[in-house]
Amino acid sequence: MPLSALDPKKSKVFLVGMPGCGKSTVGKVLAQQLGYVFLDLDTLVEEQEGLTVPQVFEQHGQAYFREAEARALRQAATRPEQIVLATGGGAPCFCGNMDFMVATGTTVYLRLSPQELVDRLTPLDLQARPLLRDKSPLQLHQYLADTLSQRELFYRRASCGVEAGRASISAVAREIARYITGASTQLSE
Ligand SMILES: Nc1ncnc2c1ncn2[C@@H]1O[C@H](COP(=O)(O)OP(=O)(O)O)[C@@H](O)[C@H]1O
Ligand SMILES: O=C(O)C1=C[C@@H](OP(=O)(O)O)[C@@H](O)[C@H](O)C1
Ligand SMILES: [Mg+2]
Repeated sequence: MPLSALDPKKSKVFLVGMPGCGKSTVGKVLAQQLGYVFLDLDTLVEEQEGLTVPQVFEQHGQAYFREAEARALRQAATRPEQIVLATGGGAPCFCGNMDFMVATGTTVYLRLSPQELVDRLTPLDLQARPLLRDKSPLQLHQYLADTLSQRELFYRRASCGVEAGRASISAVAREIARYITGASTQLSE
């Protein structure tokens, strides 16, 4: 029996969390493990707008990006397939997106501390993220700590959370897959 027949909300999995927590990387592996289609919200925005994420920020500004992101999210959720969707770090905090995801599917929060994020993000990772680039390590830590304290209110509304700072990519994906398939009822608190 397909999972969606057991619980339709398990057929739409939304990964949320700070930039660098592993939503895109873990999401791809998780989708393979579950046999779901993988979607990355940043990629969907890029396809929709015909621009890269940094270009959308540069040419149109953040407010425009947030509207484009909300449109792409709702569009993706209409797809009939079972999906794992990696959101962008800010997506849950704008345009009622967290309400929408909680109502539509299963939301999973990948938790990392600001220091774990700083240690993990490579120069290439930083360059691809307009809100993180051009910051010194100290400024980056401060920005991530401030932003996490504003965003956590949204992230904590997720159906479940997983500690994603020390486990490998495949181990994080496996833990989430066990929750989605019902093999475990709760993830790490
Ligand atoms: N569990 C993990 N262990 C080690 N490195 C990871 C893990 N998850 C992600 N990464 C690395 O962290 C960086 C950010 O991952 P990414 O999936 O792009 O994050 P997000 O989409 O949440 O911003 C990438 O360099 C990725 O390879
Ligand atoms: O934190 C944010 O506001 C953003 C995170 C990015 O996605 P990742 O979380 O995949 O880095 C991307 O959507 C954009 O650069 C804005
Ligand atoms: Mg990503």
